[in-house]
Amino acid sequence: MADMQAEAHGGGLVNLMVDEDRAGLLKDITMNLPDVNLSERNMCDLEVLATGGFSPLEGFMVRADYEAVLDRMRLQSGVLWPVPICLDVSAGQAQNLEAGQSVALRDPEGFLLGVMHIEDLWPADRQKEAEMVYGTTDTSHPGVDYLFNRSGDYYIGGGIEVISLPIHFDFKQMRLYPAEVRRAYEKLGWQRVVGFQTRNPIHRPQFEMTIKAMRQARANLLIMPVVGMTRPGDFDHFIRVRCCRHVAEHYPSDSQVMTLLPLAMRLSGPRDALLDAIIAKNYGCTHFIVGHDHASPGRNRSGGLFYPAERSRQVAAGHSAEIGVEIVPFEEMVYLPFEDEYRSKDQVAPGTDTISLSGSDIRQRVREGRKIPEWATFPEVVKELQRAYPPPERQGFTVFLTGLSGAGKSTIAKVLYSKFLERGDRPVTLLDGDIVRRNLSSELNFSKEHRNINVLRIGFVASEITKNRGVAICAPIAPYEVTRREIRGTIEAYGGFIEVHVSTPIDECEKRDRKGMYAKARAGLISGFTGVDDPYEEPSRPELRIDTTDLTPAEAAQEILLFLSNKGFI
Ligand SMILES: Nc1ncnc2c1ncn2[C@@H]1O[C@H](COP(=O)(O)OS(=O)(=O)O)[C@@H](OP(=O)(O)O)[C@H]1O
Ligand SMILES: Nc1ncnc2c1ncn2[C@@H]1O[C@H](COP(=O)(O)OP(=O)(O)O)[C@@H](O)[C@H]1O
Repeated sequence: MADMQAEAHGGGLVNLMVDEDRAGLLKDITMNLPDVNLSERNMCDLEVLATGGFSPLEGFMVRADYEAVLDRMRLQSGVLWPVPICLDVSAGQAQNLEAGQSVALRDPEGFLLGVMHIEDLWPADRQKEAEMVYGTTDTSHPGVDYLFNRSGDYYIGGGIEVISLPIHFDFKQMRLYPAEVRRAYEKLGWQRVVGFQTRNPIHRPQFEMTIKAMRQARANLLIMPVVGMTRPGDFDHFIRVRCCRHVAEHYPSDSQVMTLLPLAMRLSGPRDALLDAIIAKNYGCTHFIVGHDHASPGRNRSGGLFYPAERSRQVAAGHSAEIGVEIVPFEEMVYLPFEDEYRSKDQVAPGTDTISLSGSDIRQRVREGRKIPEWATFPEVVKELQRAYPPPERQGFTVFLTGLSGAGKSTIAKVLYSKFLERGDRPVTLLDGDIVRRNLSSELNFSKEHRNINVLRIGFVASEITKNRGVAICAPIAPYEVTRREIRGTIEAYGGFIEVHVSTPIDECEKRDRKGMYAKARAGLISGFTGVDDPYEEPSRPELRIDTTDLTPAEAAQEILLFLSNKGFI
């Protein structure tokens, strides 16, 4: 059973870790239990559940709690709870499970984490969940996208007993759980603690905001960098934690404690703000900072905000008495260049000059190798970010040539390959369609499914090369837009992605017919040939479009080299 300590949300602090004897017993019975392999998000949830960050939850939600949370933002017991914490499984897996049964919870490699006693199994109501939790069904919202495109069709709910927490090898000393953090406060003699949760490196405005909050609340500070899942495109947590560690040095001594929070953010704005305040309560905070656009999912399809920037603050403040955590709200922090100080936007007299750079602005500047002004962040942070994201001339990149067979992809790729070797400043790898099909993908055919697997493999190899600052030149047909978009996402997290649509029209490709494939396709000797009886979806926004009909290979390659030079890569 859950072991309770004092003062957490909805009761005592939950601890779902079992002792050694119970662990031994559970390990024995799991031999005969079906396995459920947890996703990255489930693993994050399990860790927070097990250590009491989600108190009073004692397992993944059952259906009645799920529905109550969607409808009323409460558990069926009446306790305030903003977002579903559910364990999702595929429809196939759900068929082999039933209520009343126990299952072994394992990490993706099969390592045993715990046991769940299933009380409920039900189909996810994606439409309703999206509308109630996120206020939208627009899949450009990362939380909604996860719900519709990555999460399983069914949920299983019930109590869990945890044998082992997910293993982390990084920043071990900085991973404190609620009970440990509370012990640290005791040791330091802290009565009042203001929590600050962040998915960004801490820059000057956030630092100033925490200092103001500490003064205002007469409290010490708990910094919780989120190291579970944050917004796609964020700096990875290694970089963020290194930055936060530097900034921690700037606080008065013994005035802050830092712990890494293994939370999978939902990015639901106001509902996330409530969840975060509840987590802070469970980590023993008396106060919690909710700043401008808290837990923001980014912009929607038309470039607007999903939630008004002040909504999170209002919702959190509206429930602060019930949670038992005082909300310290902040408007956007802006810099006053003449005064050389930071102020919350609502504290600035009309007509005063202000400037600001958001975390996203800074990220963009770093990636483009532009300067970051001194007032915006700390020199150690800039150094850390630039080390992780050197200017384009020291980043890796991928040139991804896509187009019909015979369009000229391989030929251009070969010219580029020689040119890069001639320069000799980065390792270069040529991933031509033919070479890949012979080596990496020899078992694949030309069905839609296999083409996608083939192209994703190329993308994976190219992303590893790009991550390690090399140049990857890829030249597959890659006929499907979604697949190309997926690859772009992976590679852009590490360096440059230059999509080149080699748009030579089919008549010209067919005229060239170097391998005699078009003739065979037209004669019906081969079927499913791209451009003849198989689709090619043209890239909608490639970096370059090159029709080789009236160009030499060297001229075509030159266009790409000029583009790369213009963007600072060479
Ligand atoms: N059905 C069918 N459709 C298209 N292409 C075919 C097919 N069968 C064989 N080939 C030859 O395979 C080369 C394309 O392979 P890719 O790996 O680039 O294709 S894909 O990206 O996986 O769609 C391509 O080579 P390139 O001409 O160099 O592009 C073709 O010659
Ligand atoms: N400007 C050009 N760039 C690339 N290839 C060209 C160009 N002009 C003519 N070609 C010819 O087009 C043919 C098909 O090129 P290839 O690189 O094999 O295409 P793909 O790899 O797209 O199937 C080759 O014979 C190549 O010499």
